Amino acid sequence: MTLMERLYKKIEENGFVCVGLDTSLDYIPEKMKKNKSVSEQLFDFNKEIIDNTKDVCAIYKVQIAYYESYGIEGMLAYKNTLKYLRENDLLSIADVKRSDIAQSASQYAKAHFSGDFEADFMTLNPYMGMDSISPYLEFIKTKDKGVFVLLRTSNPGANDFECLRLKDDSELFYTIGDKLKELNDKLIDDSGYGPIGLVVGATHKEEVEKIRKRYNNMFFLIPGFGAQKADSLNVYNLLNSLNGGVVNSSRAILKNYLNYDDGEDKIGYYAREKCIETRKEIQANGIL
Ligand SMILES: O=C(O)c1cc(=O)[nH]c(=O)n1[C@@H]1O[C@H](COP(=O)(O)O)[C@@H](O)[C@H]1O
Repeated sequence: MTLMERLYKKIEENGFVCVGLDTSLDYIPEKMKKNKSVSEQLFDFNKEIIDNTKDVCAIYKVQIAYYESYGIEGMLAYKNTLKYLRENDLLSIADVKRSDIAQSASQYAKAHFSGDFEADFMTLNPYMGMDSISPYLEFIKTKDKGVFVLLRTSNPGANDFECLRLKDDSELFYTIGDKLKELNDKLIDDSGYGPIGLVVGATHKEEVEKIRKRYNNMFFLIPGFGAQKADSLNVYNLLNSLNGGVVNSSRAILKNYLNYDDGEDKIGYYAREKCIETRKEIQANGIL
Protein backbone atom coordinates (compact mmCIF):
# COMPACT_ATOMS: atom_id res chain seq x y z
CA MET A 1 0.00 0.00 0.00
CA THR A 2 1.33 3.47 -0.85
CA LEU A 3 1.56 6.30 1.68
CA MET A 4 -1.50 8.06 0.25
CA GLU A 5 -3.46 4.80 0.24
CA ARG A 6 -2.55 4.31 3.90
CA LEU A 7 -3.68 7.87 4.67
CA TYR A 8 -7.04 7.42 2.95
CA LYS A 9 -7.51 4.08 4.72
CA LYS A 10 -6.85 5.71 8.10
CA ILE A 11 -9.39 8.44 7.27
CA GLU A 12 -11.95 5.85 6.24
CA GLU A 13 -11.43 3.81 9.41
CA ASN A 14 -10.81 6.55 12.01
CA GLY A 15 -12.15 9.79 10.56
CA PHE A 16 -10.46 12.91 9.28
CA VAL A 17 -9.02 14.45 12.46
CA CYS A 18 -5.29 15.23 12.55
CA VAL A 19 -4.08 15.46 16.13
CA GLY A 20 -1.60 18.30 16.50
CA LEU A 21 1.17 17.48 18.96
CA ASP A 22 2.02 21.11 19.74
CA THR A 23 3.17 19.96 23.14
CA SER A 24 4.28 22.51 25.72
CA LEU A 25 5.47 21.98 29.29
CA ASP A 26 2.88 24.63 30.17
CA TYR A 27 0.11 22.10 29.47
CA ILE A 28 1.64 19.17 31.33
CA PRO A 29 0.48 18.73 34.93
CA GLU A 30 3.18 18.94 37.61
CA LYS A 31 2.54 15.43 38.85
CA MET A 32 3.21 14.04 35.37
CA LYS A 33 6.50 15.93 35.18
CA LYS A 34 7.90 14.80 38.55
CA ASN A 35 11.39 13.21 38.51
CA LYS A 36 11.60 13.22 34.71
CA SER A 37 13.88 14.93 32.21
CA VAL A 38 12.29 17.49 29.86
CA SER A 39 12.42 15.02 26.98
CA GLU A 40 10.64 12.38 29.09
CA GLN A 41 8.01 14.89 30.18
CA LEU A 42 7.21 15.86 26.59
CA PHE A 43 7.36 12.31 25.26
CA ASP A 44 5.26 10.78 28.05
CA PHE A 45 2.54 13.39 27.49
CA ASN A 46 2.58 12.66 23.74
CA LYS A 47 2.44 8.92 24.38
CA GLU A 48 -0.63 9.39 26.60
CA ILE A 49 -2.31 11.38 23.81
CA ILE A 50 -1.29 8.99 21.04
CA ASP A 51 -2.27 5.81 22.91
CA ASN A 52 -5.76 7.21 23.53
CA THR A 53 -6.45 8.78 20.13
CA LYS A 54 -4.91 6.41 17.59
CA ASP A 55 -8.25 4.85 16.62
CA VAL A 56 -10.11 8.17 16.38
CA CYS A 57 -7.71 10.15 14.20
CA ALA A 58 -6.07 9.76 10.81
CA ILE A 59 -2.62 11.21 11.42
CA TYR A 60 -0.47 13.21 13.87
CA LYS A 61 1.18 16.55 13.15
CA VAL A 62 4.25 17.29 15.23
CA GLN A 63 4.92 21.04 15.31
CA ILE A 64 8.70 21.28 15.56
CA ALA A 65 8.93 24.72 17.21
CA TYR A 66 7.39 23.34 20.38
CA TYR A 67 10.33 20.92 20.63
CA GLU A 68 13.12 23.16 19.29
CA SER A 69 12.25 25.68 21.97
CA TYR A 70 13.49 23.18 24.60
CA GLY A 71 16.83 22.64 22.85
CA ILE A 72 18.40 19.17 22.66
CA GLU A 73 15.96 17.74 25.22
CA GLY A 74 13.03 18.93 23.14
CA MET A 75 14.49 17.47 19.97
CA LEU A 76 15.00 14.15 21.73
CA ALA A 77 11.28 14.15 22.54
CA TYR A 78 10.52 15.09 18.92
CA LYS A 79 12.63 12.19 17.64
CA ASN A 80 11.14 9.71 20.12
CA THR A 81 7.60 10.82 19.27
CA LEU A 82 8.14 10.23 15.54
CA LYS A 83 9.77 6.88 16.31
CA TYR A 84 6.83 5.85 18.50
CA LEU A 85 4.36 6.80 15.75
CA ARG A 86 6.33 4.78 13.18
CA GLU A 87 6.60 1.74 15.44
CA ASN A 88 2.84 1.80 15.95
CA ASP A 89 2.06 2.03 12.25
CA LEU A 90 0.71 5.57 12.68
CA LEU A 91 1.22 8.39 10.18
CA SER A 92 3.08 11.63 10.87
CA ILE A 93 3.42 15.14 9.52
CA ALA A 94 6.59 17.04 10.40
CA ASP A 95 5.26 20.57 10.66
CA VAL A 96 8.52 22.34 9.84
CA LYS A 97 7.34 24.83 7.16
CA ARG A 98 10.67 24.78 5.36
CA SER A 99 11.75 27.02 2.49
CA ASP A 100 15.24 27.51 1.02
CA ILE A 101 17.42 27.39 -2.09
CA ALA A 102 17.56 23.96 -3.72
CA GLN A 103 20.83 22.79 -2.15
CA SER A 104 19.64 23.61 1.36
CA ALA A 105 16.15 22.27 0.64
CA SER A 106 17.76 18.89 -0.25
CA GLN A 107 19.30 18.84 3.22
CA TYR A 108 15.95 19.62 4.82
CA ALA A 109 14.40 16.77 2.81
CA LYS A 110 17.12 14.40 4.02
CA ALA A 111 16.72 15.65 7.61
CA HIS A 112 12.96 15.10 7.80
CA PHE A 113 12.44 12.17 5.42
CA SER A 114 15.22 9.94 6.79
CA GLY A 115 17.29 9.37 9.92
CA ASP A 116 16.41 10.53 13.43
CA PHE A 117 13.59 12.86 12.41
CA GLU A 118 11.95 10.77 9.70
CA ALA A 119 8.29 11.62 9.13
CA ASP A 120 5.80 10.65 6.40
CA PHE A 121 4.91 14.21 5.37
CA MET A 122 6.50 17.63 5.76
CA THR A 123 5.01 21.11 5.57
CA LEU A 124 6.70 23.54 3.15
CA ASN A 125 6.53 27.26 2.53
CA PRO A 126 6.40 27.98 -1.23
CA TYR A 127 7.37 31.65 -1.27
CA MET A 128 10.96 31.10 -2.53
CA GLY A 129 9.63 29.47 -5.71
CA MET A 130 9.29 26.06 -7.29
CA ASP A 131 13.03 25.27 -7.07
CA SER A 132 12.58 25.35 -3.30
CA ILE A 133 9.93 22.61 -3.64
CA SER A 134 11.44 20.33 -6.31
CA PRO A 135 14.32 18.94 -4.15
CA TYR A 136 11.70 17.10 -2.09
CA LEU A 137 10.53 15.15 -5.15
CA GLU A 138 13.42 12.69 -5.01
CA PHE A 139 12.35 11.56 -1.53
CA ILE A 140 8.68 11.66 -2.48
CA LYS A 141 9.40 9.24 -5.32
CA THR A 142 12.08 6.99 -3.83
CA LYS A 143 10.85 6.83 -0.23
CA ASP A 144 7.11 7.28 -0.77
CA LYS A 145 6.81 10.55 1.15
CA GLY A 146 4.47 13.54 0.78
CA VAL A 147 4.41 17.28 1.37
CA PHE A 148 1.80 19.84 2.38
CA VAL A 149 2.51 23.27 0.97
CA LEU A 150 1.11 26.46 2.52
CA LEU A 151 -1.58 27.93 0.27
CA ARG A 152 -4.05 30.01 2.29
CA THR A 153 -2.95 30.06 5.90
CA SER A 154 -5.26 30.44 8.89
CA ASN A 155 -3.63 33.48 10.54
CA PRO A 156 -4.97 37.04 10.16
CA GLY A 157 -1.67 38.13 8.55
CA ALA A 158 -2.33 35.68 5.70
CA ASN A 159 -3.93 38.63 3.93
CA ASP A 160 -0.66 40.65 3.94
CA PHE A 161 1.03 38.73 1.12
CA GLU A 162 -1.00 35.66 0.12
CA CYS A 163 -3.91 37.80 -1.03
CA LEU A 164 -1.99 40.49 -2.91
CA ARG A 165 -3.77 41.20 -6.18
CA LEU A 166 -1.92 40.51 -9.42
CA LYS A 167 -2.41 42.45 -12.67
CA ASP A 168 -5.35 40.24 -13.64
CA ASP A 169 -6.90 40.93 -10.20
CA SER A 170 -6.42 37.36 -9.02
CA GLU A 171 -4.85 36.76 -5.62
CA LEU A 172 -1.24 35.65 -5.44
CA PHE A 173 -1.95 32.39 -3.64
CA TYR A 174 -3.94 31.07 -6.61
CA THR A 175 -0.82 31.32 -8.81
CA ILE A 176 1.02 29.23 -6.24
CA GLY A 177 -1.82 26.74 -6.00
CA ASP A 178 -2.04 26.38 -9.79
CA LYS A 179 1.69 25.61 -10.04
CA LEU A 180 1.45 23.05 -7.26
CA LYS A 181 -1.59 21.45 -8.85
CA GLU A 182 0.29 21.17 -12.15
CA LEU A 183 3.15 19.44 -10.34
CA ASN A 184 0.85 17.15 -8.36
CA ASP A 185 -1.10 16.17 -11.49
CA LYS A 186 2.13 14.77 -12.97
CA LEU A 187 2.73 12.67 -9.85
CA ILE A 188 -0.71 11.11 -9.46
CA ASP A 189 -0.23 7.34 -9.35
CA ASP A 190 -2.42 4.42 -10.41
CA SER A 191 -4.46 4.71 -7.22
CA GLY A 192 -5.47 8.25 -8.27
CA TYR A 193 -3.66 10.07 -5.48
CA GLY A 194 -0.89 12.65 -5.67
CA PRO A 195 1.70 13.32 -2.93
CA ILE A 196 1.48 17.12 -2.92
CA GLY A 197 -1.19 18.50 -0.62
CA LEU A 198 -2.17 22.05 0.24
CA VAL A 199 -2.47 23.74 3.62
CA VAL A 200 -5.74 25.67 3.66
CA GLY A 201 -6.87 27.33 6.88
CA ALA A 202 -10.56 27.10 7.68
CA THR A 203 -10.71 30.59 9.15
CA HIS A 204 -11.43 32.37 5.83
CA LYS A 205 -15.08 31.82 5.09
CA GLU A 206 -15.40 33.69 1.78
CA GLU A 207 -13.22 31.63 -0.48
CA VAL A 208 -13.20 28.09 0.89
CA GLU A 209 -15.61 26.71 -1.70
CA LYS A 210 -13.72 28.36 -4.55
CA ILE A 211 -10.42 26.93 -3.30
CA ARG A 212 -11.91 23.47 -2.88
CA LYS A 213 -13.34 23.51 -6.39
CA ARG A 214 -10.19 24.81 -8.06
CA TYR A 215 -7.95 22.19 -6.41
CA ASN A 216 -10.53 19.45 -6.38
CA ASN A 217 -8.09 16.59 -6.91
CA MET A 218 -5.66 17.66 -4.18
CA PHE A 219 -5.50 16.63 -0.55
CA PHE A 220 -5.90 19.41 2.04
CA LEU A 221 -4.37 19.84 5.47
CA ILE A 222 -6.90 22.09 7.21
CA PRO A 223 -5.87 23.95 10.38
CA GLY A 224 -7.87 26.56 12.28
CA PHE A 225 -10.66 24.49 13.84
CA GLY A 226 -10.67 24.45 17.64
CA ALA A 227 -8.42 27.01 19.33
CA GLN A 228 -8.52 29.39 16.31
CA LYS A 229 -12.30 29.09 16.23
CA ALA A 230 -12.88 28.41 12.54
CA ASP A 231 -16.51 27.69 11.68
CA SER A 232 -17.30 23.99 11.25
CA LEU A 233 -19.13 24.78 8.00
CA ASN A 234 -15.91 26.15 6.46
CA VAL A 235 -14.15 22.96 7.44
CA TYR A 236 -16.95 20.89 5.96
CA ASN A 237 -16.77 22.83 2.68
CA LEU A 238 -13.01 22.28 2.48
CA LEU A 239 -13.33 18.55 3.14
CA ASN A 240 -16.30 18.03 0.89
CA SER A 241 -14.73 16.69 -2.30
CA LEU A 242 -13.51 13.42 -3.66
CA ASN A 243 -9.98 14.02 -2.41
CA GLY A 244 -10.86 15.54 0.95
CA GLY A 245 -8.25 16.12 3.57
CA VAL A 246 -7.54 16.10 7.28
CA VAL A 247 -8.54 18.65 9.91
CA ASN A 248 -5.84 19.60 12.36
CA SER A 249 -6.63 20.55 15.90
CA SER A 250 -3.84 20.94 18.44
CA ARG A 251 -4.44 22.93 21.63
CA ALA A 252 -8.17 22.14 21.80
CA ILE A 253 -7.33 18.41 21.95
CA LEU A 254 -4.19 18.53 24.10
CA LYS A 255 -5.65 20.92 26.67
CA ASN A 256 -9.19 19.53 26.80
CA TYR A 257 -8.41 17.79 30.09
CA LEU A 258 -8.06 21.20 31.75
CA ASN A 259 -11.82 21.67 31.44
CA TYR A 260 -12.59 18.82 33.85
CA ASP A 261 -12.09 18.35 37.59
CA ASP A 262 -10.71 14.86 37.08
CA GLY A 263 -8.79 15.94 33.95
CA GLU A 264 -5.25 15.51 35.26
CA ASP A 265 -5.84 11.79 35.72
CA LYS A 266 -7.56 11.38 32.35
CA ILE A 267 -5.56 13.48 29.87
CA GLY A 268 -5.75 10.90 27.09
CA TYR A 269 -9.41 10.16 27.68
CA TYR A 270 -10.39 13.82 27.29
CA ALA A 271 -8.16 14.23 24.23
CA ARG A 272 -9.99 11.29 22.71
CA GLU A 273 -13.38 12.79 23.57
CA LYS A 274 -12.33 16.03 21.86
CA CYS A 275 -11.32 14.17 18.69
CA ILE A 276 -14.72 12.48 18.55
CA GLU A 277 -16.52 15.77 19.26
CA THR A 278 -14.48 17.56 16.54
CA ARG A 279 -15.49 14.95 14.00
CA LYS A 280 -19.16 15.12 15.02
CA GLU A 281 -19.29 18.94 14.90
CA ILE A 282 -17.97 18.96 11.34
CA GLN A 283 -20.13 16.04 10.23
CA ALA A 284 -23.22 17.85 11.55
CA ASN A 285 -22.99 19.98 8.37
CA GLY A 286 -23.56 17.05 6.05
CA ILE A 287 -22.39 13.66 4.93
CA LEU A 288 -18.67 13.34 4.18
O1 LIG B 1 0.88 24.39 8.58
C1 LIG B 1 0.18 24.37 9.60
O2 LIG B 1 0.04 23.34 10.21
C2 LIG B 1 -0.58 25.57 9.96
C3 LIG B 1 -0.92 26.42 8.93
C4 LIG B 1 -1.81 27.46 9.16
O3 LIG B 1 -2.21 28.16 8.25
N1 LIG B 1 -2.28 27.65 10.42
C5 LIG B 1 -1.89 26.87 11.47
O4 LIG B 1 -2.38 27.09 12.58
N2 LIG B 1 -1.00 25.85 11.26
C6 LIG B 1 -0.55 25.02 12.40
O5 LIG B 1 -1.68 24.30 12.90
C7 LIG B 1 -1.64 24.22 14.32
C8 LIG B 1 -2.84 24.91 14.89
O6 LIG B 1 -2.90 24.74 16.27
P1 LIG B 1 -4.23 25.02 17.13
O7 LIG B 1 -4.65 26.41 16.79
O8 LIG B 1 -3.77 24.86 18.54
O9 LIG B 1 -5.24 23.99 16.72
C9 LIG B 1 -0.30 24.83 14.74
O10 LIG B 1 0.64 23.78 14.81
C10 LIG B 1 0.04 25.76 13.60
O11 LIG B 1 1.44 25.91 13.48
